[in-house]
Amino acid sequence: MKVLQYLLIKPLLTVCELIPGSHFFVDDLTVISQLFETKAESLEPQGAIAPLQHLFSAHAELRLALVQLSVGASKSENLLRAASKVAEAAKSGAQLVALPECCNSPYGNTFFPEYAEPIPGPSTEAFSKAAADNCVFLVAGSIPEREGDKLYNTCTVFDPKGTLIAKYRKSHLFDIDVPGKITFQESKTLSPGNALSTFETPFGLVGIGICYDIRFPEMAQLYTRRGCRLLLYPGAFNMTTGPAHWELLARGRAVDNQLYVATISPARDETASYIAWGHSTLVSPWGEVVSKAEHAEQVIYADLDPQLVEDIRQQIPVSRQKRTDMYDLKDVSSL
Ligand SMILES: NC(=O)CC(=O)C(=O)O
Repeated sequence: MKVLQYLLIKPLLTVCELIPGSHFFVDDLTVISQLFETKAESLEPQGAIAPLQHLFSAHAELRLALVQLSVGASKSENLLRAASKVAEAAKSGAQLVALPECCNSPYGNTFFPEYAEPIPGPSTEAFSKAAADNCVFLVAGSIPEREGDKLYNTCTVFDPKGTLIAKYRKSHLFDIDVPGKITFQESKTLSPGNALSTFETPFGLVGIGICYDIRFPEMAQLYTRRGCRLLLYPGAFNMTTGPAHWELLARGRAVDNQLYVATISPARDETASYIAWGHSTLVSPWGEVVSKAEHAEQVIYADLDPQLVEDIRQQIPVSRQKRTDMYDLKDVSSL
């Protein structure tokens, strides 16, 4: 596979990059190239056709479900509830289902150490089963992860066979101090991750950030450069930052990068020590809110069209107009 990639795809990429107007072809080839890179090693012989199927349906539409889950004190109940919502979404035709930040645990520094577990562990086993039982891609929000003496806020992604295909650790920790409103310091208990994470779907490449990460446009831009058409941000904004910034940031990232952006919140619990804003949202590459929840538990749906991403990128070709002679962004994140 690697040999095929280098013989066929890399030279094409190089040639196309020199031809004005071939930008979108280059994007497609980049995705195909990444597909070879990421999938080649893990393929069983009988699965060798799988990347080619993705290749032929590289522009397939995708039905996305955002699960604004009620999360309580019982980890096992949270996991059961999440699994039942994944099943509900799959029955409604969803191919990719996304859960919120901290979907197996309440959000807060007192909870992270108590609920943390290794990956793989009981929670990711439950996610894997939910993905396989319902034959969907599952972006399992995030859970507190324990590795050695460190804790992380970690998102795991499973393919429709239940295989773990991506893992992302929140890399910008939520340390803020808004006097009289909210003070929070995730870094009291959590360590940051150091790597971006993407996964391939028939719709195209998807990138993951967690909550506070959405405030960093550079990260979204790097994902765009890697070929993403959708960014998913499981996130628990609160009653101060939520009304002010939640939708604005999602729309900003979508317009900046001309891709779909989804934010997935836990449902609001007025009795919790940290009250989530809710309002899980899907924004189009044009910056329009396509679908939005209120604050209660709810599953919202949207049909994503990869052609819309390509059309908007062609109509307003900002990625080709960047003045990299004036400014540039360097991807130094570890892979
Ligand atoms: N949980 C968070 O990271 C919250 C956040 O990012 C915010 O700005 O609010």
